[in-house]
Amino acid sequence: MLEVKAVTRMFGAKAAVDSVSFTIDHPGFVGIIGRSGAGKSTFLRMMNRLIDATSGEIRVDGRNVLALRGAEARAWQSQCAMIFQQFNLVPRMDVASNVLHGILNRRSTLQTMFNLWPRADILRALDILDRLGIAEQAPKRAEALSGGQQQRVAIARALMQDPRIILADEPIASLDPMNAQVVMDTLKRINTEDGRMVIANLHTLDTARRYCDRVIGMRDGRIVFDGTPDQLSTGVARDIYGADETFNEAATSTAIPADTTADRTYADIMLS
Ligand SMILES: Nc1ncnc2c1ncn2[C@@H]1O[C@H](COP(=O)(O)OP(=O)(O)OP(=O)(O)O)[C@@H](O)[C@H]1O
Repeated sequence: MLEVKAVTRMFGAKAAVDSVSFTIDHPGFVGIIGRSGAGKSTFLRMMNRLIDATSGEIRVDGRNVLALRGAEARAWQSQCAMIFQQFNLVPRMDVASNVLHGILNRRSTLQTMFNLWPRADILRALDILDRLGIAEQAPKRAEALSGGQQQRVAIARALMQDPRIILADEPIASLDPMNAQVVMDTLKRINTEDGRMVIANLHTLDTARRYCDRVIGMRDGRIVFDGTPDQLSTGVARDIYGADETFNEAATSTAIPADTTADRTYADIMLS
C-alpha cells in the first residue's frame, strides 16, 4: 500500500533524512520516534509534499506521490491530512469554520469570498465535531478552547478532507497528560474505526508503546529500528536516542495514565 524507497532530504551538506525505506501494507498506527533533530518532521513534511525530497520515492498503490505536480499533488495532500503540534487553527475564527477550512480548496472563489458553505458540508462538520465530543464548541472561537480541544478541532478539520492517511507531527507535545490521552485516544479511534492509517511522530516511548502497532526509530536521519512495541526494549530505546547506560527510560514518559497528573518530561530534556 505505502512503499517508501530510499527517501533523502539534504539541507546543504547535511542529510536530514538519509535514504529512508520501509513498507506499510495495512492501515495501522505507526509511530516514529527519535530525539530532536532525528529527521521525523522532515520525513512527514516530504510525505505531505510540504517540502520536496532530494531523492527517493514514496509509492502509494504503485504511484510515486513525490513526483506529483499541481492539481495531482494537491489531491494527494488532501488524502494525507496533516496535524501539527501547534494545531495551526485560525484562532479568531469559530470552531465550525475552522473545520470547514479542511475543504477550502474544493470551493469556488465566489464561495470563499462570501464565506458560503453548502448545507451538507456544514452538517458534516458538525457531525465530525460531535463524534469527537466537541460539538457544543462549534460556535466558539478556536482560541477560547483548551489545547486538547483545539487539537481535536484540528483532527476534525483533517477528517473533513476524508483522508486515507493522517500524518501527525508531535500531536501531543504541547498538551498536558490528560489532554494528551484524549487526543491519542481520538487518533486511535480514527485508525481502528475508520481504517485510516495514522503515522505519528512521537517524543515519548510510553505513548509509542501504548498506541502504535508498529514503531520506527530514527537517528541522524536514518531508520535504526523498525518493529512492534514489545520489541522496543530499553536497550533498543537507548540506541535510538543515542544515550549511554545512564539512559533513564522513566524520563521519556508522558505520564499518560488516567489516574496521574504528573508533569510531562521528555527524552530530550533528560538527554540534553
Ligand atoms: N529548513 C531547514 N533548513 C536547514 N536545516 C533544517 C531545516 N529543517 C530541518 N533541518 C535540519 O534537519 C534535521 C532534522 O530536523 P527535523 O525537524 O526533521 O527533526 P525532528 O526529528 O523532527 O526533530 P524535532 O523533534 O525537534 O522536530 C535537523 O538537523 C534540522 O536542524
